[in-house]
Amino acid sequence: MNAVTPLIEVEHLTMRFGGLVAIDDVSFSGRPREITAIIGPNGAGKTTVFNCITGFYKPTVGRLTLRGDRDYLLERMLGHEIGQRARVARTFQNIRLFPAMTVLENLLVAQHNKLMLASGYSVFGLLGLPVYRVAEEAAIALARAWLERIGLLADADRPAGELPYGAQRRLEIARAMCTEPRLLCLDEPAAGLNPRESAELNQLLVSIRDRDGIGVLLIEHDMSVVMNISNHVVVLDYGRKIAEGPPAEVQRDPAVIRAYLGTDEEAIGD
Ligand SMILES: Nc1ncnc2c1ncn2[C@@H]1O[C@H](COP(=O)(O)OP(=O)(O)OP(=O)(O)O)[C@@H](O)[C@H]1O
Repeated sequence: MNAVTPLIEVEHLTMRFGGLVAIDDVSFSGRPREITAIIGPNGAGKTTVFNCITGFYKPTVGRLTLRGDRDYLLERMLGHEIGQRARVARTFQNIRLFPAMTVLENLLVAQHNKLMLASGYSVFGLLGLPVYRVAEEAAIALARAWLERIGLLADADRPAGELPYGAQRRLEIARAMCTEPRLLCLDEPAAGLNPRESAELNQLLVSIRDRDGIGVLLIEHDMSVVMNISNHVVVLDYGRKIAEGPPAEVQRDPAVIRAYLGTDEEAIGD
């Protein structure tokens, strides 16, 4: 890697659960406007890395620096501060939309903090003052712009739970983007998608990188996604980093091939 300042820097991250070392002295960085994939066999520690970055777990050891308007030391911050101040957004392996709310409402809930601020924590909102109405209109405009981008504008008023699975996955990513993050962390966004949906996901992630200029950290088992769209790949195995580099290089790395052998060698093919 050359001298571009990283967006997220993970240094000597270690996470222990009792006697189990889930992450063992892992360091890597993700650059701005790039997609950095974290791959590895089941149980390698990928989700644990995300849980440390987003404040779900407090690392046993290590420094996690997010560079924005200033440096945010994530390991010292609470989960809600990491979302609101450092502006790190994430999605989860399992879909976590509000299924009974409409598609549009799901994107408005994501902007709750911004709206609460504009509402003066309800006073301006209750009085219907312009400052709140302007913020509300901007939130709706942002939500509608995202629905258009993910091809769901016509479904704005449908309950989110009625959408096909692939559309729900895209809506989750749009919801995370409505928080206007600096770093977007996606945990297996392609899980359960058919090849057409997976190709649509690739397009969406590339546009988030290239058009919105957002840095993405991506955990993914689907190698067609990883190899096609990532700029940099970090490989974990049993909590350790065993390789990192451009996708084509990592794919040929003997240590990576060994880690995947016994599961399915094809898993790292293209
Ligand atoms: N809260 C926890 N308590 C105890 N052990 C945990 C906890 N969270 C994760 N682990 C363990 O840490 C290890 C790494 O798990 P992790 O979920 O990070 O792997 P992963 O690479 O994301 O796996 P997968 O691809 O299956 O999602 C596993 O052995 C897991 O059982």
